[in-house]
Amino acid sequence: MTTPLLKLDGINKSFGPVDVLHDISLEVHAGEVLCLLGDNGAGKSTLIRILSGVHQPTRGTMMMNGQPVAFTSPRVASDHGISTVHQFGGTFPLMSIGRSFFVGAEPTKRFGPFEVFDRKTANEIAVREMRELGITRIDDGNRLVGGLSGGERQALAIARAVHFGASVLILDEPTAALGVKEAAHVLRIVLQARKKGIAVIFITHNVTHAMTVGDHFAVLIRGAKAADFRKGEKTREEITDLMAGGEAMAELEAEIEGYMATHDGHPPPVAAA
Ligand SMILES: Nc1ncnc2c1ncn2[C@@H]1O[C@H](COP(=O)(O)OP(=O)(O)OP(=O)(O)O)[C@@H](O)[C@H]1O
Repeated sequence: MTTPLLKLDGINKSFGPVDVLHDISLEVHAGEVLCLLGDNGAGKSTLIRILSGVHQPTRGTMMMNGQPVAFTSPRVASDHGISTVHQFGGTFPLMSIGRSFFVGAEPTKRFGPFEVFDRKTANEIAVREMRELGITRIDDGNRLVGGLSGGERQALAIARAVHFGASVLILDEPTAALGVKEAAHVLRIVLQARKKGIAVIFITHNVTHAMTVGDHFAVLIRGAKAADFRKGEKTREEITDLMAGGEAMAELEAEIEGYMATHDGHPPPVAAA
């Protein structure tokens, strides 16, 4: 087996007295999609923040390509090729596609004695990189980001990460706010990124979306890793059961059974259930 591109070993995170993550060990290889599944409050955002250098773990180690790393700031994580794309793409609605693609790293050209933003080059590169990921409807980098669909915004943010050399792409609920077609588009882009050899960490609640693109899955429940398995090792029902929905239903069933056992087999009145 090759060395994982990114490996977490026994990561714990506490905020004061509150323990949020417990002994999380995970690994992701280049050209692989790791799906991180978990219900609200499972600890996904906290883990993303640790991976992207916003928070430091309380305990545990991280390695990249077999070497220990400490992401002491978002800048350090980014210098290691970690790139995080948030649900709405994190782009700026009033900026053009080209400008938003290069924000903070604008290409320039000389205009007399001045260095000015090279809009034409920025637009060309942005449109080309989106096309590379299969977004062919956009041919004008002057268009405002605010006019793009949710899926196109995700595509723009992913294309940007790929262009600037991401080796680990963290996608935080990229399909959560999208319709079926748009989500399918984004899932296709995830597979394109994987094909380019990027290690993708795909965070989602959606088991169907995870199963469409995932090679490897981890389920977080209340800050702990409840399961870790590879594609084909579990059915959709088993995964759904593992997630909080299944857990909540099991708790409810146990409660109802407990009530019936002590009430002559009668189910609880609605308010007690
Ligand atoms: N700074 C903090 N201080 C104390 N508790 C925190 C802090 N940040 C997160 N938590 C707690 O840690 C738990 C996990 O939160 P987190 O936001 O990581 O979950 P999540 O899986 O991303 O949920 P969601 O899908 O709702 O965003 C929650 O119970 C939350 O209240």
